[in-house]
Amino acid sequence: MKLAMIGFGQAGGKIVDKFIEYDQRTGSQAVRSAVAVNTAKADLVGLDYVPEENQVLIGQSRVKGHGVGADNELGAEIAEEDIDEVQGAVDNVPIHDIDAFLIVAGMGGGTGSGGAPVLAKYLKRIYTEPVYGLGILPGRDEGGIYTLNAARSFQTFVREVDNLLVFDNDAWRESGESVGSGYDRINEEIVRRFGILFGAGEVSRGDEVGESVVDSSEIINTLDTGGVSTVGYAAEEVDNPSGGLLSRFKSDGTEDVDSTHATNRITSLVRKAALGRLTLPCEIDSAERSLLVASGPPEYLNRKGVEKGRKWLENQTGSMEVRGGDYPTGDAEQVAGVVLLSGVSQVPRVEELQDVAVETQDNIDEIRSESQQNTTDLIEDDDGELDPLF
Ligand SMILES: Nc1nc2c(ncn2[C@@H]2O[C@H](COP(=O)(O)OP(=O)(O)OP(=O)(O)O)[C@@H](O)[C@H]2O)c(=O)[nH]1
Repeated sequence: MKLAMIGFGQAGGKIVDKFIEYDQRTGSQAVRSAVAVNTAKADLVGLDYVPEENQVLIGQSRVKGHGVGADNELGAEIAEEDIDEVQGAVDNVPIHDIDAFLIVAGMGGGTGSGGAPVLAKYLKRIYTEPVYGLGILPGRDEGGIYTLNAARSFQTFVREVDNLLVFDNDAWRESGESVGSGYDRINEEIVRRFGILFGAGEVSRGDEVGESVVDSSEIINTLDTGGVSTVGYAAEEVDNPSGGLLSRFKSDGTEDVDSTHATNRITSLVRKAALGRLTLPCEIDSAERSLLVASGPPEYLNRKGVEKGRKWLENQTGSMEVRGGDYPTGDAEQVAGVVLLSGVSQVPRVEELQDVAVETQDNIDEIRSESQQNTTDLIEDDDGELDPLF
């Protein structure tokens, strides 16, 4: 699937940068164009792969290149005001050559949280290609204001995009990890999952062709539910099979993959992907549509495995709209299963996020009015005998 990726804010820019690196490393050709938008100059300078002419610094007259300090209302205002500057970079995107836009943003901060929904609304008005979002939820330990930002951005972003793919930082943090190295690891996890998903269907000439290759239209149809999506992933090294005979030697001495084993491996990877840790944990039977992708060296992929995986997913989700196929990757050393669950509705994490956000908002309002009163009490003398100078 050919994408124009736009990273909004620091997290968005870093993740898009990582997608480009993944594309170059794996030969996947999903990222046709990449743009990074930010209110903080330093965040743009830190990018290694997004071309400089596609890096856009907005809000210079308001925040002088220093970011919006987690004020997402200001982030949204600046995005509205400077949308023409963003359009200038989007003008470099070869629109005829892309299947969709993907806007990536951390939802807990200010720039991406406020700006990404504004950009989604704008792109949908101008272009006919679908506009998807990849929204990153903050960790629970980041505090109330980040949760409030994320909850408000989530509501708006879902409404403005054709589908919001969600990654929850909280489900992926590990104790004892520094913030920096934590994000590096988490960003790898993000890119691996979505890289396989979006890389599927981009088999170029000369690549190995699988038995039932996923086409980008199948990804688009799956995401056509709108709403919120989550992704599961599981992988296994092919040269170190867990149990059973992976391959047998043919009479000419070359190896031949045991097809029963390959089938079982794919179905078991699909199960592990769907029942393991999702990018946004949810009840999988609340998904409206789903898609599974089996990726790996073509000799380890087969139609039967994908079919069995699809049947299993139909049972688990209670939905007949389960698409599936393979994504052959010539030199990979792993077979992987990726499951996209689209239009999910039972997501306890989002409900919890909203509850904490409402609590935070009430608390902020209460403290603000209390402290206004306290400041007045402090400044004025008890009996109002003193007059200010002017
Ligand atoms: N997965 C991941 N999440 C990140 C990363 N950096 C920040 N985040 C998350 O994204 C949220 C928003 O942070 P930023 O992207 O830094 O904020 P911003 O959009 O640049 O906005 P301001 O800094 O307020 O101007 C944070 O609360 C974190 O949850 C990253 O590299 N990877």
